[in-house]
Amino acid sequence: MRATRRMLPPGLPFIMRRLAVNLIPALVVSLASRLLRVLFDFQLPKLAVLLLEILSVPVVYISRIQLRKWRVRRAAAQMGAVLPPHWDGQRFGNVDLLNHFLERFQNGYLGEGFWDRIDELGHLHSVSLFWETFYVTTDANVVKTVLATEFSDYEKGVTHLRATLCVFNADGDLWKFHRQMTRPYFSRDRISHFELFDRHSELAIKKMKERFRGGHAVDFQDAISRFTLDSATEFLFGKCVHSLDSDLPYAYNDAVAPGHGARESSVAERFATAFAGAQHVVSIRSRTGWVWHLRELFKDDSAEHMRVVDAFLQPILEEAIAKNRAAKGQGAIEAKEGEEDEDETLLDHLVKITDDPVVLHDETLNILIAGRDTTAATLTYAVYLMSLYPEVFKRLRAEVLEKVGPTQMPTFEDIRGMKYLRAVINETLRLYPAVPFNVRVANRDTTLPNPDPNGPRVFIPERTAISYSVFLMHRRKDYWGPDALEFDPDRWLDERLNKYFTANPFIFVPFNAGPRICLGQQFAYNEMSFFLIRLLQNFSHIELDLSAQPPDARPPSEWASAEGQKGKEKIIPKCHLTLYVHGGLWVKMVEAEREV
Ligand code: HEM
Repeated sequence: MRATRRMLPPGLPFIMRRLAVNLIPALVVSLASRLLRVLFDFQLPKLAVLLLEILSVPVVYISRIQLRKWRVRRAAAQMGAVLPPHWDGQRFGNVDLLNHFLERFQNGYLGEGFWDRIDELGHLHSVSLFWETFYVTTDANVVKTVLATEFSDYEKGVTHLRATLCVFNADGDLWKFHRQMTRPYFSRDRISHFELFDRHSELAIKKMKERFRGGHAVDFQDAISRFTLDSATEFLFGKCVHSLDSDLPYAYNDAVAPGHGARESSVAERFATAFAGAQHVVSIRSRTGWVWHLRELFKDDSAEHMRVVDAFLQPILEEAIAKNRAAKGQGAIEAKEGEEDEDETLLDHLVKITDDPVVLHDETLNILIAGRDTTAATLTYAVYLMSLYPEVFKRLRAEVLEKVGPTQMPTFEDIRGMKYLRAVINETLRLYPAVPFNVRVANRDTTLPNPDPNGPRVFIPERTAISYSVFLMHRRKDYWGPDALEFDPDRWLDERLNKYFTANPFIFVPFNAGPRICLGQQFAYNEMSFFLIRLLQNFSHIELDLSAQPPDARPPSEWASAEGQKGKEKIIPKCHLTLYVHGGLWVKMVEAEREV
């Protein structure tokens, strides 16, 4: 069984298609000159034909662009709408903007690049790269329209992303099929998840303690990513990759580090690296418009990463299918279908519905991508923020000890009653949403609300991508008040909650909204709450070890003068599809004294 898709590098067919289309004018010129000769015995000089052939390509190309512009202006006028303000560059094809976006993506603060001219051009404007226009927004009303109220007019639609990573980008019937297949599994809380979280969090905390006892710093991001990988693989497949069994890495400056660095990486580590690599490739693609095809003309940058990911997935899927077939053969499956099986994994649930290897591959990978790095990122940033704000750590720890106690295993009811814990998680998701940037594509000519409530609606042509930034929306002062850039969990508990969030819920969409809202939201809150409770039961103090931070992973000094969280950064926030800390989050923690 193989869930293999394309063999050709993704850039090649795309460029060949474009070439074929763009060479049509030259072919027409050549044909016309022949016809003139055959029908009218009129012979154009060869040099003139050649010149016409060459010139016809850019002339037709430019004419098509102008024609599209004219068509867009006319369609907008017919709908009584306007076009948004436009950001134009200085160079051919706006190559200067492309370079600026890529440079900011590599070296800038999150959100810099694409979003640099929001103050000037407004919260909905357009940019063109090589004559392809896309819209950029940080307006909650626009986001609400795209994700919820006019959901059917937009798709994820980014076929070049789909080329890599299964159906996370599926649309239409394929998306509906996958969602319907998976949703029942998330419909209720399963007790077994808590047992699973408990086993893996215990091991993660034990590993960290061993390191702290030796006086070493721990990369919390790495440790928590192992926790979420082990939890997710067990939850999905019933088979844990045991990434927590391998040694945690040492800091670059740790005396133990050199020998340690020489060890061979485990299957789980290779899987995790490949998984991150594939997502990085996709994020570069999404930032370079159609131009990424040129970069991948002869090589699919994601292929090697996906080979490693697939090598991990295939045997698990094969085994599950075989097990299901054997059970069916024995007539056991019918008896099980209607029953609520508390221990059933997601894969057990899926193989009852289909044994198509491609569908199973896509669905499980989809959920692994959706669920693993998002929760790891949120927990990493929660710990980062608690290190920066010890008073928050102290208050949360007091709630943990009061509501759960120093050693007891947390329950649903405990978590439900912990208001400050929920406030800390929400405030983390506000300032550092795990999916900070996202995109949709209009599937027909339509209009968007104007960010100016008195302005006319804004036209968006069919096939135009609209990038929206949850990250920047979550930091808007006009949405969250003058202290929007500050970390303050109390905003979820005091009068600010009704004033800002309850009055306009679309200003906070870390899990998206509308029909495609995150399926794992409740699972994620449970998992993150559970881990944080266990962490705070075990440690009474957390601090960053900035000396362990790799030198190239320290924030540039000019950030220090910035307002709010940017000015306080001790790490560099980065994102591919999901957020992470560049170079890891190196921390030290003090063990809590246990009352026996
Ligand atoms: C803090 C944790 C999480 C955050 C911030 C988060 C955020 C998101 C976001 C923003 C999307 C929408 C993506 C898009 O359509 O463009 C999404 C979709 C999704 N998430 Fe989550 N997620 C989290 C955890 C999880 C977990 C733990 C699971 C599963 C175990 C999960 C399963 C899914 C699935 C299946 C989808 C696709 C839904 C669809 O397309 O219909 N998520 N998530």
